[in-house]
Formats: sequence, C-alpha cells, structure tokens
Amino acid sequence: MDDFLKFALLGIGIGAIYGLTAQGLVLIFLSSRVLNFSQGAIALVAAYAYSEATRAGAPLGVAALAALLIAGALGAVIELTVMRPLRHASTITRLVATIAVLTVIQSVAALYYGDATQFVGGLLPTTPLRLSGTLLIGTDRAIVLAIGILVTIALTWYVRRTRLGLATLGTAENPVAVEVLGWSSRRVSLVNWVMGATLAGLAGVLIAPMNGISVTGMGQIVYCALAAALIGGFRSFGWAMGGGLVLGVAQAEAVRIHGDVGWSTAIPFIVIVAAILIRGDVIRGRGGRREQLPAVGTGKVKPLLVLVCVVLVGGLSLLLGHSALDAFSTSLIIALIGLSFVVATGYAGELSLAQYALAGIGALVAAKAAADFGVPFVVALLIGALSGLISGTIVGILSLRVRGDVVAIISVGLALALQALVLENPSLTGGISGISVPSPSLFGISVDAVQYPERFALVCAAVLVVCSLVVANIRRGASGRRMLATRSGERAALSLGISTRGARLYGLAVAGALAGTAGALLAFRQPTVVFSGFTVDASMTLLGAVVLGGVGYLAAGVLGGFAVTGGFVYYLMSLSGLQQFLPLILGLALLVNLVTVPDGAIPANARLLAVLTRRLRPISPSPRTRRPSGRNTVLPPAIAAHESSARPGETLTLAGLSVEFGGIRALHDVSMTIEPGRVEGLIGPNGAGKTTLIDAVTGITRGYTGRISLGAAAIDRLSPAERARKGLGRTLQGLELFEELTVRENLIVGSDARAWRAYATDLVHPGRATMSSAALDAVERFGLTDDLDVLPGALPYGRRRLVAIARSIAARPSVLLLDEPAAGLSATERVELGELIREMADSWKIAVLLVEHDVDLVMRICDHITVLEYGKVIAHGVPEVVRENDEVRRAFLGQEATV
Ligand SMILES: Nc1ncnc2c1ncn2[C@@H]1O[C@H](COP(=O)(O)OP(=O)(O)OP(=O)(O)O)[C@@H](O)[C@H]1O
Repeated sequence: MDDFLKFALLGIGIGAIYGLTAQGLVLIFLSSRVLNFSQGAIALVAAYAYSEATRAGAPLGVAALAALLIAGALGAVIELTVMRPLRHASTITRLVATIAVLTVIQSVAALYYGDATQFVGGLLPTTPLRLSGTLLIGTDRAIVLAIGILVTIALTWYVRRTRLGLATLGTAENPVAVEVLGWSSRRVSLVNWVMGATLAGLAGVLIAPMNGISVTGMGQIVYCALAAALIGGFRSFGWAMGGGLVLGVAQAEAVRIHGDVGWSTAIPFIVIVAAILIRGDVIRGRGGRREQLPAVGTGKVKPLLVLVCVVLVGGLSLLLGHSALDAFSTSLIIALIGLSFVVATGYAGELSLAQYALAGIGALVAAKAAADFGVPFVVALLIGALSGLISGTIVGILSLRVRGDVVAIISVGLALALQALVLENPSLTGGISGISVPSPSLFGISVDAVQYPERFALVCAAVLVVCSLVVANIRRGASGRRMLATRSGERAALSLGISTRGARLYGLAVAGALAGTAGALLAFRQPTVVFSGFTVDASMTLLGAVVLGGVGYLAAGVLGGFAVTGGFVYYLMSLSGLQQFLPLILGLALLVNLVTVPDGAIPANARLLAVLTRRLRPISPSPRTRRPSGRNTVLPPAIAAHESSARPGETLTLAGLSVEFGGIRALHDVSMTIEPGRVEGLIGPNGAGKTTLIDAVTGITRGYTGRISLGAAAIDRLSPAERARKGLGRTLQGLELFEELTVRENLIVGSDARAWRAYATDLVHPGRATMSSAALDAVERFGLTDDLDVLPGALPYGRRRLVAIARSIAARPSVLLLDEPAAGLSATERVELGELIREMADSWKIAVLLVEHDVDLVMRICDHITVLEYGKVIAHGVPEVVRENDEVRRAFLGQEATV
C-alpha cells in the first residue's frame, strides 16, 4: 500500500500537466472543433523559450512569464493564419493542419537544438514535503497539482459564468446561433486559441525542469492529454484534469508493477477504449455542419501512364547505384502505406494514424514467419498483409461507435500501445539487434535487397503496381462508392441500403492489409529488421505528404512514399547535405497547400492543366467547376412507365407507433397504412412529429414502441440499411447528396446492388458502373441528362432536390417516404413534382408517404391524408374530409379560407 501511494504521488505532477494540456485542448476544441495535435509543439516552444530566457540571465519568474506570452502569441498566429482560413474545411483537413504546424515547429526545433535532452532549472522548489510517515511528495509536484486545481476552477467559472465562456460553449453547439446573438465566432475562437496555447505553454514550463526538454519527448504529452480530454468528452475541464491525474497515477503504477515504461505508454490507449465503451460517441458534433470533404480521384487507370511508370521504374532499377536503389525501393514500399491512407482517409473518411504501427505488425509477423518457420518470401508477404488486415479490422471495430476525429485519437492510442508493448518489446523483436531474416527469393531466383538491389526494387515495384490497381478497382467499384457515400453522409448512405459500418470496416481493413504488405517488404529490405521506425510521428509525416498531393488521389499516395524521410527525395537531398530540411519543407508546403488548395496539389494542378490546355483545344471542364446546362427546369412530358423499374408494391403498416425523446412525446400511438399505388399525405405544424415518423419507419430512430411492417413481415428488428434493402426508400429534408460524387455517381450509388461479395470481387474486377432502369427513368423524367457529369453543388436548389428524389428512386423502392420534397421549389417545379409523385404511384405502383408543408400540393395529389399535432393523429381521411375538419383548421390550417 505504501508503495502504491508513493508511486501515485510521483505520478501526480505529470498527471496535472497532462490535465493542463488537456484543458487547453478542450478550450480550442470547443471554439474551433479541432483536435489540436500541435498542442505539444506549443509546449515545446514555451519550454525552449523558458530555457533560453534563463540562460540569458532572466529571473525564473520573468522567463516563465515570457514563455507563456510567447505560447499565447503562437496560439494567436496559428489561429489567424491557419485555422481561420480553414474554418469551413473538413475535420480531416483541419486536423492535418495542426499536424503540419506540429511538423514545422518540431523540425525547426530539431534543426536548431538537435536530439539531445536539455535540462533547465525549475521555478518551483523540489524539497520533499512529508505527508505522513515515509510518504513524501515533491513541493514542485504539490504546487503543480494546486495550479491544476486552480486552473480547473477558473476555467469552469469562465465557461459557466462569463459571457465569453458561454459564447464558447455556444460556439461548440451552434456557431451560427452565437453569431446571431451578436458574438463574433472568430473572436471567440481567437481568444480560446490564445488561452489554450497559454495552457500548453504553462505545461511546457512546468514539465521542462521535471523531465528535461526534447523535441520528441514533449510531443508525447499531447497523446496523453488527448486521452484525458476524451474522458471529459472534450467538454468538461474538471474531467479533463481528473483524467490527466488518473493517467499520470496509472502510468506511475504501471512502472511500479512492470518495472518498465511499456505498459505505462499503453495506459492512454486503455483509457481511450474504456472511455469509448462507456460513453459511446464521446465527442458531440455540431449539428447540421456540412463539411467540404477532400476531393477524390476517379480511379480510372490510364494504360499509357501505367506503361510510362513501369518503364521508368524498370529503367531506374537498372541504372541507379546501390544506395540510390535502396532509397528507391524504400519509397516504393512506403508508397504502399501512402496508398493505405488514400483508402482509409481519402475513401472511407477514417483518420487512422496507426498505419505505420500496422506496417510494423506486418513486418514483425512476416519476419518471424520467415525466420522461425522458414516460410517462403511470397508466403511471408501474404502473412504480413493478412496480419495488417486483421490489425486494421481491429482499428475499425474499435472505431465503429465513434466518428472522424475520435478515430484519430483511438488510432494514435493503439499505435503507441503496439509500439510500446509489441514493436519495442525486446523479447518479441530482438530490441536494437532486431530479427535476422533469411535472404528472400522468388521462384528460385534470389531477390536479396543487398546482393541484388535492382531485383528487390523490381519486386517492390510489382507489388506497388498490383496494389495500385487494386485500389483503383476499389475506387471504381461498388465498394468504393459505398465508402465515399458513407464518408459523405451516413444517413443518406443508410437510406440507400448501404451498411455504413461495413463500408468503414472495409476501408480500414484494406488499408491495414496495404500497410501490412509494406511492413512485410520492409522486413526483407535488410538482412536484419529493427522495429523502432514504425511510429505515430512517421504516420503523421506520411499522411501530411499524401494530403499535400490530395488524400483522395491514388497518385498522391504513391508520391507521398517518395517524399518522406528515408525515401528517394530524401536521398537526392542528402547528396547535397540538405536532407535534414526535408521535414520542414514538407510541413511548410503542407501548410501553404492546405490554406490555398485544400484538396491537394494533384487536383489543383489537374485543374490548372485543364485551364491551360483549354486555350489550345476546347475540353470539358472538371466536374467540380463545370456549370449546369442552365436549361430551364420544366420537366419533359411524361414518359411511358417502365414496368421493369419498379419492384412489386408493398403495403407499409404502422400500428401504435410511439416515440419519446427524454420526456418529449414526439409520436403518440400513430397507426396508418399506405398501400401500393397510393399517395398518403402527412401534414402537421412544425414539431408535430412528421420527420420523427419517417426516422422511426426507416430505423434511424430506434427507441420506438409499436409495430412497423412491410407487406406481411415486421421490420422492427431490422437495421436502417436492411430496411432500405427491403424496399423502404426516403429522401432527407437536408437532401444530403454525396457532394464529392457527380450526379451520375450519386444515382449509381442508389442503383448499386448491395451484395457483400462486391467487397471481394471489386478488388480484381469492379465491373461496369451502371444506373438501374429506375434511375434511368428518373433521369429522363426529371430532365437530368445534361447534369449527369456535374457535381451536385453546381446545380440550382430545385434540381438538387430532383437529384435527391431520383437517387432514392434509383434504389427501386416499393415504399417511398418523401420528407418535404417541395421545399425551396418554384411554383412551376411544385406542379411538376406533384405530377411526378402521382406518376410514381399510378405507373410504378410505389406506395408514397408525402410529408409536406405545401397544403395545396398535398390536397391536390394525395389519396388520403393524416394530420398530426403534438405527435397525435388529429384527423385522417380523403382530402375533402380533412379539408373540412374543424380541428385541422384550428390546429394547422389557421382557418385559411382557401382550405
Ligand atoms: N433527436 C431528438 N432529440 C430530442 N427531441 C427531438 C429529436 N428529434 C425530434 N425531436 C422533437 O420531437 C418533436 C417532433 O419533431 P419532428 O422533427 O419530428 O417534427 P416535424 O413535424 O418533422 O417538424 P418540421 O415540420 O419542423 O420538420 C419536436 O418537439 C422535436 O423537438
């Protein structure tokens, strides 16, 4: 017990520092919704500033104050120059921007101070305080704890009692509302960045005398701080400090029990997983924020380009000298990890920072398989890929309950745990001596990287080409579209029958397999493989390089492998002794790129190239910029119904449906039946429960009572995607089109069959992407033919609505639930929409539920109408009866004479 307390007291100081850093993260997150990975770098700057000032003879207090001022100013600079221009960018882009800031600061510090740990005198006395008997605590640690408690009280008071603090909390919920109330969300963000950075500075000044200052060491604080902030859901300062203390104490205890730092490094991961299991989706998002996601390539393979690359790689393999070839092969291998980022982050939208760690697992398993069991090289590669696939799937399973930015935290935690417990565990990996692997051979021919570097380079190139083709296939196939749809909007994807969990898992699993393959190849790059390089920092640097090119572009993944340390560019720079500047150049280029062309250099240059070549010959512009035809939106005359477009109609029956949201009865005992070929109107004032009804029927809202059946079968136990696959289609009030896909691809996503086997078959043969006959009918009927190759964002609102309806029709629903489809349409478009809905029911025999505020439209086209008020049915019947109902007039129609 005595030992337990002694170690607990030892961990309190560092725990409070984690807590302070975490509180800074929370402040910044609340106001700008970004996980600031550069928090540790700000602490580093403050620590060096403090050290420099003390060396220059400044009194310790003055030095500390100067350091805090510098940290705060740095926060302001980051906010003004990086985060502000990126305030509308995606979560991924903004998070990568903080990684770029981290890279720049760390590279400058590394260039100036090198790797060595610097020690500096402390502001606080270190004399031990006797608590009781043999229990001692350093005065400095006790003071740091007291500072932590005081800061927690001050911050809690700030967000609860001050107007600026309340605006900060408000900004986290709804920045628009805060603007409406007269606060500038920019100012709120700036102030909080300054305060958050100052807290990081305080942590840096306090930790410097305890642990010394080193570039890599200081960056590590942020990982523990992220875990601590996660415990408080990135909202509570008390929980963030408590979480920091628990982490600090748990780490000290882990050292006591295990005697090394392995388990202590893994503690944050255990805490992160526990927080997610207990709290679910721990970070609450801002409702309704539509992010501009990174653009994606088409995945089209240009045979000529492939040929040129093959000739280039073959030629270089034959021409280059030994060390150049080694760097070249390394780049080809790292390009595979780059591709893994394209699949995980570019396609699936999952920000995994564990890709290098997964490569490390691939390397370890392949090396062990070859060294201990003598498996041939090819089999070792396959085993490496498989172990990466399994590890990637584990990242995916852990991430299923959370979204984008939390996935980054989970993956960092997992990577650190894998690093500490597996990759840096000498009993598994042989420590600094590593594992000796047998010389690789292929079909009896040696491909030893030392003896025959050109052959090894050709093997790496062949693996890269095959993997690139696989990734291109995925992009062009149904599995790629499922991932992109999921990335773009989960509700819309679910409403089309896509298992969004399946798509996310698939992305991370494939990415894991790519990383594992890379690891296996790396294991054979030298006669002995060591495992110290598979770090989170390496993942961050490579992700930055891939984002620089465009994370949704296959070529960016490949080129990324050439840009990072140890790669070919690094080698070329080393010829003139400039290689140490590479990380700084990459970081700066990434920052400039993110702020100016967030989609990346590849799409930006493709557009530039298109503009230039257009001067020479007329070419069609890229989908992002192409404008719609501008033709009027009047629909062509009705076409003959294509019986093949519709699946057999089914009757939707709701019996006693009730939904409650924390005491609010959104729906109360609602029953209705919608038959094939009929249009049922659902009207009611705002908040009556109409969307809730659609959400319950489609399974988005789960906690309802009552029974919903499609045909004779109850569907209550089915997931939203399963319900959609059974024939329940819907449109969403906010449309939620897949903005990064063209209109054609939106419709193809709707048309795609949902068979699981596509996940396997797409790898080799994605097949032709075609629209269903229902989608073709809708295109023709809505006059969308000229708009098929534009991005939805280029269309006027009315046409976007038509695309959304066409997309749901593409899935050939037997029941279609339309949520305010006429909102925002012109009078002519409303008339046309009415005709179309009637036609869907009359010709295609779809059962249609129409939720609409346009009462004229509802009265005109519906066969039957149900009226809701406060979640209860107050009237139902044919339009003429409902029109005359006094209660309806009172409750909803406002006694309008026209009703
Ligand atoms: N997720 C939720 N959590 C808590 N309350 C909710 C939630 N969703 C809806 N509500 C509440 O349920 C009630 C019904 O809302 P709903 O959006 O279904 O109404 P509606 O008839 O579709 O309104 P509108 O015409 O404005 O779209 C409202 O009081 C709303 O505030």
